[in-house]
Amino acid sequence: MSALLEVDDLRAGYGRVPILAGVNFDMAGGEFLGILGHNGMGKTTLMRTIMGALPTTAGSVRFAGTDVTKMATHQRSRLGLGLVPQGREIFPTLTVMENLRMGLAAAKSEDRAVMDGVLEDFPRLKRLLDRRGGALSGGEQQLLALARCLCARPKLILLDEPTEGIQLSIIEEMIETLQTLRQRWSLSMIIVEQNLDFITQLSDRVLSIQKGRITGEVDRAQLLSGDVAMTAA
Ligand SMILES: Nc1ncnc2c1ncn2[C@@H]1O[C@H](COP(=O)(O)OP(=O)(O)OP(=O)(O)O)[C@@H](O)[C@H]1O
Repeated sequence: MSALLEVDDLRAGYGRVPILAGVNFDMAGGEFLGILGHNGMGKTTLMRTIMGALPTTAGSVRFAGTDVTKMATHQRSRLGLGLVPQGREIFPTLTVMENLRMGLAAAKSEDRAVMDGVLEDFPRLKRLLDRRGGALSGGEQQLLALARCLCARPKLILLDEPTEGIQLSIIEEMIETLQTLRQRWSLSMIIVEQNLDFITQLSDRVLSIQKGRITGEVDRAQLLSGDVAMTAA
């Protein structure tokens, strides 16, 4: 099977400070790939560079057979890349419904059926449609950010530290939601995390990142056996 995403010697940074120091990995369509790393190792920088929010200084990103390295974020979105950013970035003064409409607008679609289809998998949000985003709990905001991203019908979602600051009960619900979405939407996902337990429950394979480089990889069998000494240690 040809790769859905091919990241080749990717380099990026802030001003003159290099952060990504040549990142290489591929992922297949339908795969859930974990990326594990401590604070400041370059996880968010990698997600933003793949999405085009940060310019690439060297190397390339191919998505679904197209070289997207020089494409703007909205062009990558249209090809099927979606980012759920760290910190969620929902609109606090807009209602849940209005936040979801923003997801539709990003996809240049007014299709209410798309939103209704997404809400089928988010019963908790369905009960909160008129509540302002800022009045949701952290976990509810995270579900909203994920649902908003889905309104643009992505093929690959980049999920940046979804469990950060979220209580355990919602983390469990999020795992169930992501597993359901995987089956119903034939999605692929990159899950960036520091939470090994969360990543283990969802990923087919986990890469570790340190100082802007991929430094190791474990597969699902190793994850389940607890043999993950190479990870974010
Ligand atoms: N806007 C920015 N300007 C300058 N340096 C930045 C900026 N954003 C991040 N950095 C630096 O880049 C490095 C990598 O940060 P990044 O956010 O990618 O790490 P991370 O692995 O996602 O960490 P965390 O888990 O804390 O979010 C860090 O040293 C950070 O201080």
